[in-house]
Amino acid sequence: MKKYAIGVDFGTESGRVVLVDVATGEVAGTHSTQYKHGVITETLPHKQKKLKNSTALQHPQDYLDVLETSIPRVLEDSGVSKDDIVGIGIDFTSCTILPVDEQLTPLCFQEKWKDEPHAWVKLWKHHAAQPEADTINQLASESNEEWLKRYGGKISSEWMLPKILEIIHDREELYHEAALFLEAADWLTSLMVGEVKRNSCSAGYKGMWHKQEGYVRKEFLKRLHPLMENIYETKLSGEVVPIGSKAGELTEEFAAKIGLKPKTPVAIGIIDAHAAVPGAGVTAPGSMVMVMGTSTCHMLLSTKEEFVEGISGVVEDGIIPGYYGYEAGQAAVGDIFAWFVKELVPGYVEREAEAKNLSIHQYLEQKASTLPPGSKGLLALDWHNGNRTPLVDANLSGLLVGLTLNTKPEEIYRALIESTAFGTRLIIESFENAGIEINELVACGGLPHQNEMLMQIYADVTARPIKIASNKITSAIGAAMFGAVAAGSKLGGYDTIEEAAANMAKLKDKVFYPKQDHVEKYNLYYEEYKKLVNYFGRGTNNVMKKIKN
Ligand SMILES: Nc1ncnc2c1ncn2[C@@H]1O[C@H](COP(=O)(O)OP(=O)(O)O)[C@@H](O)[C@H]1O
Ligand SMILES: O=C(CO)[C@H](O)[C@H](O)COP(=O)(O)O
Repeated sequence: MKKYAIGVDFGTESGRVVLVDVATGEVAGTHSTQYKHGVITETLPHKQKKLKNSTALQHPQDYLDVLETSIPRVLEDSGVSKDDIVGIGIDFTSCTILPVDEQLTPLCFQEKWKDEPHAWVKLWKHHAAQPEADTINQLASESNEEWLKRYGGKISSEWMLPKILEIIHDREELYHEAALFLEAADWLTSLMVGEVKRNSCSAGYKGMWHKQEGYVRKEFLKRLHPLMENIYETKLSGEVVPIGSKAGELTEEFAAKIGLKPKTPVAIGIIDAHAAVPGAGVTAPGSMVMVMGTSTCHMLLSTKEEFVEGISGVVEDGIIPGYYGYEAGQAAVGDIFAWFVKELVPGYVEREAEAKNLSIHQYLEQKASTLPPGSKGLLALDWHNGNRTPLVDANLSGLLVGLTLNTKPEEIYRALIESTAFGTRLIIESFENAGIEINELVACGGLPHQNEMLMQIYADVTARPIKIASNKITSAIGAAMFGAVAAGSKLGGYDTIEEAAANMAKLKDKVFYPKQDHVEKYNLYYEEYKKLVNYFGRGTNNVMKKIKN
């Protein structure tokens, strides 16, 4: 009898449920539920009061709706019985947090708090806590906090401590009222199993937890705000459970709501990009996973904890148990190509693409593939949304050099793609400079399925082969693998994530191998790219920001 695991991927606009055959990794069904309230940026659902700038909230009911709608639908559509589901795992965008009461009910569900924005879920892209992040970074660098190095020298306004400090500053009463602040992944897992469990991935990358050293020291927290001193024993209390563990079993009540059997094993949650690593079949050092879409996350495993310039973080047990998991990133990739296509492509190109029944991307790819490496002397800096790794500077802007009166749109399109590949090579070099080896690349996300030229350019620029995940739902598949591991082999799952990935991950047959003559040409261009990086992005030269401001 076939056995299945369920993976649930909670994104920014919707949640997707995937049903995966445990033995083969075949996808037996998927179903997505759009969040009814989407991303709340202007006003709360019940109140017409303008929210403050850079606010991005969500409605927790939308997450429950995903589980209650899409799980029964996937079972019904596939004809798979709930008796054959061995386990369930969830992944979530992060850092996405909410305040709850003792019963784990979100404060925004209470009449008293429903009109208070801070009672709602703060989505990862809520950036209103930037002043708090600036304060934390300044104090941490002044007092030489060791932990800051694990986060590339700066923490983000998207993370747990800035978001909570913002609540203390804006609405202290709500801070006192909250029994706990939970990552949304942990809130759902805790509801499913009936007790509070925090996952080591979110705790480590976004909550400043370290397996050996614990959390940030109290003297530092007290300097941020006296109310923060004991925050980890109070509002952030709860066992931190390593990735790859079972969080517990579905309670009778929750199982009834989502149409599964009570006592179905539930995996501890994980962040979306991190779930994509085993989802793409990577469970050991040496292979870097690139989750490529609007932006790119670079994920890597190692046996060593090293301080790497500008990374988002390094966390022991953060991705695969037993390894240090590294996350780095480029703040814009697909978004740069989208900007070019939307804002700068002339009408004649649109008409030619339409006549050939191609999207503008496809048409430009077709034309640009015939160009030589280097796009006839064009060179770009991929900083249209700042630089995440290695410079950690959101204020930087993009650049294009080498234009002539003969420059064509497809040449610029190719140069922009090449610049993002150079950006990835710079990240690879940052890891190598810290003594961490990268032999091959595995790409997942939407982009690798949309543009073959882009993948070949990445192989040529990085001089490494690139494998591609077989579908775009790699994170959800990874979450399902963790569900299978929560079940264990006795219940028809697997005992380790390594075994689960070996059987359930699927890669495309086609591998992009570097072409030697292109590698050599790109080596020359890359040296010039680095000169631009050093000139405009490092040291005392501030010209890019001065012009921008
Ligand atoms: N053929 C293409 N070539 C290059 N980029 C593309 C192409 N088609 C879409 N894109 C870009 O891919 C991005 C979407 O990637 P996807 O992984 O689907 O989304 P997300 O990051 O939101 O999950 C957009 O920024 C879009 O500009
Ligand atoms: O911070 C992150 C990973 O650490 C992700 O960027 C965040 O979770 C949002 O991801 P997505 O745009 O794929 O939903």
